[in-house]
Amino acid sequence: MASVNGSFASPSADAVISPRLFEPTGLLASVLEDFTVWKALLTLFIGAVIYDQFRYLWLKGSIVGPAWKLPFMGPFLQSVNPKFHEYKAKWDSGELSCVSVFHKFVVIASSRDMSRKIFNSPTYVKPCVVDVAHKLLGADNWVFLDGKDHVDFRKGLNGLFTRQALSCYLPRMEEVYNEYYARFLRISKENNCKPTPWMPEFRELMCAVSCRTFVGHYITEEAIQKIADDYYMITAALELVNFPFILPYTKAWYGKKAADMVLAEFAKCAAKSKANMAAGGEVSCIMDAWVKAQQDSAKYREKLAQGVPVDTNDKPPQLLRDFTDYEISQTIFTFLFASQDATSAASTWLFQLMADRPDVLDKVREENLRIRNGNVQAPLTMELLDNMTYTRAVVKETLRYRPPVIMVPYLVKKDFPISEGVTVSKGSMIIPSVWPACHDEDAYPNADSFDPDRWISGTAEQQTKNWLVFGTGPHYCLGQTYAQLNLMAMIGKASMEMDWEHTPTPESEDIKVFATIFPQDDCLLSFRPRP
Ligand code: HEM
Repeated sequence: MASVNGSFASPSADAVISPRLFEPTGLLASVLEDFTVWKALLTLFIGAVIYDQFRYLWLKGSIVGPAWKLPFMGPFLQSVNPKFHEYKAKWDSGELSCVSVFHKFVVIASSRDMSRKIFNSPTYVKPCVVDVAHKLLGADNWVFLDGKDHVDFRKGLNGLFTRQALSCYLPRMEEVYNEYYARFLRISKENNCKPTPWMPEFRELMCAVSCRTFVGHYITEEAIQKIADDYYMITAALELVNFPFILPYTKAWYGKKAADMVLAEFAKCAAKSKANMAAGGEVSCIMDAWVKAQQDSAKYREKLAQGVPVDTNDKPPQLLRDFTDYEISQTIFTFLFASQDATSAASTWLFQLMADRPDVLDKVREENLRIRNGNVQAPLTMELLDNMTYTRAVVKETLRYRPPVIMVPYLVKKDFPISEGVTVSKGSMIIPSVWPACHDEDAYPNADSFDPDRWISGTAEQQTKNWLVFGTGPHYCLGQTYAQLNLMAMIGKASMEMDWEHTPTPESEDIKVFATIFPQDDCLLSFRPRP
């Protein structure tokens, strides 16, 4: 009896005996026997690591890059705090090199020709800025348009940067220089001319110049100050890789708050500009010029609709639709966004270089006094700027020697056969570089020396293929003429009104990457009025 079930219970009700529908045997049986949740997770993890490595190697193909990637994150920590020498090492490693950060496969082009090819291949690539930019600028912002939509929108903005338009903005720019140079002198005097880091001051100055040029006097001094103070948070939010959503109290969160504040301020300006232009006011800033172009287009369309005969000369060069205050604000914000870091970098290097090269500063000063017939107070005009041959060479050489934007991220939207044997896969990030083209010994002999004369008596002006400071192709910088005129006006005026001294440190020539590039020590300066 002992061998039979003596409990009168059904065998399947006995907890010890369970029915086995599938009974594995052999190796599978031994694997499954001690399979636990932890083991399952570990297996999944190892599978994911292997997939991540293989995916990286497959995307990498023959492109120069590390033989393997740190699982998942890759060199994420390096991308949070990028170092210039690390970029340089990448450029030196090959004309195409790669890294993979989390899910993003990134290809960096170093040579001039590869970089140009990317800039000029809109069928395969589009600018991708950084992920968080969509959240800061609004996903429907014009800068994210592609192809024909982008070209059409941009055509409507070209008129804001013509010579004639730019001359209307000069008085606003000059006002800001007057105000800030007085402030520079005051700060230095209060400090007993002790050298202090001036990079933050240049950032504020550029922010104020931009705000006054873009939205004139529709914005208050206090609002400009707040934008200048908070803009740091927008730049700090522009990391290469962010979380897919904005977590409270992170850099992206602070950046978004600052961006919303700027958008709200500019929207208020748009409403005021519309009222002023409708009442026949003078164009005095970029926003006015755009609002007026919209209102002129509306009038023209109205006449056509009413059957009123119109002269072909009355047709606006570009027929625009009406934009809402918010849309206008969004567009003007893209100008601030595009200009702030680049012009801050350029102005910091320009002041540092001028102080380090008194021979160059003397020539700038001499030219500026001469073209104004010795009148330091002569107002800034287009004619004056046209005559600043040497000052212009100094600005161009500064931009070549220290190009503010060293790389421009693009997104591959369709498998991109970039060279024989290399096709960069759709979804990858591809980055044309500006720095190497600007430091190419063939184009600019002694490329690592600062030599403005190369733009006057040398061949620099003919190296148009290497001049990638403002990009090239359909997305080339919309503000490039304005940016250069602004820098010329800035340094010309400073040279006549102030003396400044740079205190070099071992880090003055080292490059810090903060969206654009700055001297590592933030440029220690002190200012004195000129006798
Ligand atoms: C020294 C100052 C500046 C530098 C070095 C600079 C450089 C650049 C570069 C490299 C690009 C990307 C071009 C490309 O992808 O081909 C760009 C785009 C752009 N820049 Fe600038 N920029 C400067 C100042 C400005 C200013 C002052 C403005 C506005 C007033 C501006 C407005 C823009 C805009 C709107 C774009 C995007 C154009 C598009 O996608 O169609 N930039 N800039």
